[in-house]
Amino acid sequence: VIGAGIGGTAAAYYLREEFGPVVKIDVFESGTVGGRLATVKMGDYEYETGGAVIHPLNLHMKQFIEKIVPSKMAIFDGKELVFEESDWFIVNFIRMIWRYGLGFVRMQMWVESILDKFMIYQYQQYGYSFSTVEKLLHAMGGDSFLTLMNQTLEEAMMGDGFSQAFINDIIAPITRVNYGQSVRINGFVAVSLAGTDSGLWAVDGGNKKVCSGLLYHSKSDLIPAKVSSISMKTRPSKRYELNYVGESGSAHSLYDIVVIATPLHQGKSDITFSGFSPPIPTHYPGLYHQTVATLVHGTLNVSYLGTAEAASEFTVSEILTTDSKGCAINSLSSLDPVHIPDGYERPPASHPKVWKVFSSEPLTPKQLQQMFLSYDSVSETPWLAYPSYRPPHRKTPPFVLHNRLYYLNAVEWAASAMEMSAISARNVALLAHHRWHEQTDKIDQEDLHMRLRGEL
Ligand SMILES: Cc1cc2nc3c(=O)[nH]c(=O)nc-3n(C[C@H](O)[C@H](O)[C@H](O)COP(=O)(O)OP(=O)(O)OC[C@H]3O[C@@H](n4cnc5c(N)ncnc54)[C@H](O)[C@@H]3O)c2cc1C
Ligand SMILES: CC(C)=CCC/C(C)=C/CC/C(C)=C/CSC[C@H](N)C(=O)O
Repeated sequence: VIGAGIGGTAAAYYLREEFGPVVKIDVFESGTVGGRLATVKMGDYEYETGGAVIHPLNLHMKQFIEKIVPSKMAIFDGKELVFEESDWFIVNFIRMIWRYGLGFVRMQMWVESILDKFMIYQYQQYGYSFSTVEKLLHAMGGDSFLTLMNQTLEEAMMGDGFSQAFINDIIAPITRVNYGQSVRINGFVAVSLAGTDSGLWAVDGGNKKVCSGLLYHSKSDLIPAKVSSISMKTRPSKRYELNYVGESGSAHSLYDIVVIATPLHQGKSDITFSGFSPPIPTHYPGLYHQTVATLVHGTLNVSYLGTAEAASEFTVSEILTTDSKGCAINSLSSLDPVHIPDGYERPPASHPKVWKVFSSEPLTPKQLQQMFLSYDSVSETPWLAYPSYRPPHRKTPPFVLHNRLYYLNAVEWAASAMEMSAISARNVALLAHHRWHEQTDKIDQEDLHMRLRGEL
């Protein structure tokens, strides 16, 4: 397995489940275990800088974890707060109905209707697997999921009767915080709207702990090295040779099955392939979008948000932004440490605390000075975070690159989230197992919904 993020470590875990205790599994990692799940230390505590929230219906992730984070949200248009959530559910409800009719309730039902189609868990439980992202999506949601891949989220929602005002005011701020992009991302990314539900989860101690836990339970060997190339060897038997560079220099090893669990895109990894026909490219078309996560320990300048509220009364923890020209940031959120000490209460904005800013470009000192009255530490992580979604969707790279060479991150072109990598990891492990044992009846089956109705 190449890559020890959530995808690679979950793949190692599911491969062990499928192939049993005898096979040897190596996991190569050129950076740190966790990949895009990472924390930084500020003062005495650690905070998430990458993948942060998990939805309770993310059944694979939930199987690996424990705990919950409540928050209160506002929307900023670059000049002022155009919406602020109240502590009172009924107040929020009336404000939403006043402005958008039943738009908000319908949005939740719309997202739920997509999540309801996530039959993939049952299919995987019964051992079914898919060789392409399109086949996996089709098995889950039929033609409607494939249609979502070919239209923008804006088109999909307008088609389903949502108003332009609702899309601009509510949906755009969500796509900006989640993917740093506008509502012109692909429609399937609608699953990420669930990332604003209440009752989200995160892992005590940091989400990256899931990765080290999975590695441990997979009983695989972690090799801290960067894989530079993969070539096909035919003698003495058909195997893949991995060339890699670690602390003690270059080396190579032979494997029967290889799972690539890192994006094969410009700037993400530079693995070259030789001896394959048709050839496998080092980089697939499409770019990864930059999101800079800046964590600041300081006192927020609430007047930057155009609010007259006293900082001591300002308890909003999640500020989203509209897609307006004047807005240099995608979001601003008050962070809790990854381990919440007993008796912890989130401080109001008048106290120095840790804030996370998502932006496409690094923040300038001037911008920081405008946003904060004072600050004493800043940590900046520039992520090549997720695909730059530009529908209509080009063909997604396949899960099967060659006979026994698999590519897990193809799934990110449908939507990038921890759960999507975990779903893909299980799919690839099942696929690898069935193809090894030539059990074609568990691959790319159509109409599973109907066929399994009796069994489920
Ligand atoms: C700022 C940010 C916020 C996010 N928020 C959320 C969220 O709240 N909820 C959510 O569900 N998702 C979120 N995501 C998305 C989520 O983090 C990713 O979809 C997920 O972590 C991807 O995991 P992965 O294992 O597939 O890839 P990665 O985590 O990228 O893992 C790939 C690993 O491969 C290693 N690697 C690369 N090349 C090589 C090589 N040649 N040899 C060896 N190793 C190599 C890398 O070092 C890396 O560790 C967020 C992402 C970002 C960046
Ligand atoms: C895959 C399914 C069914 C659901 C995923 C829902 C989910 C948790 C989406 C989040 C996606 C994402 C990339 C969020 C980034 S921002 C998250 C958070 N608000 C933050 O500020 O870090």
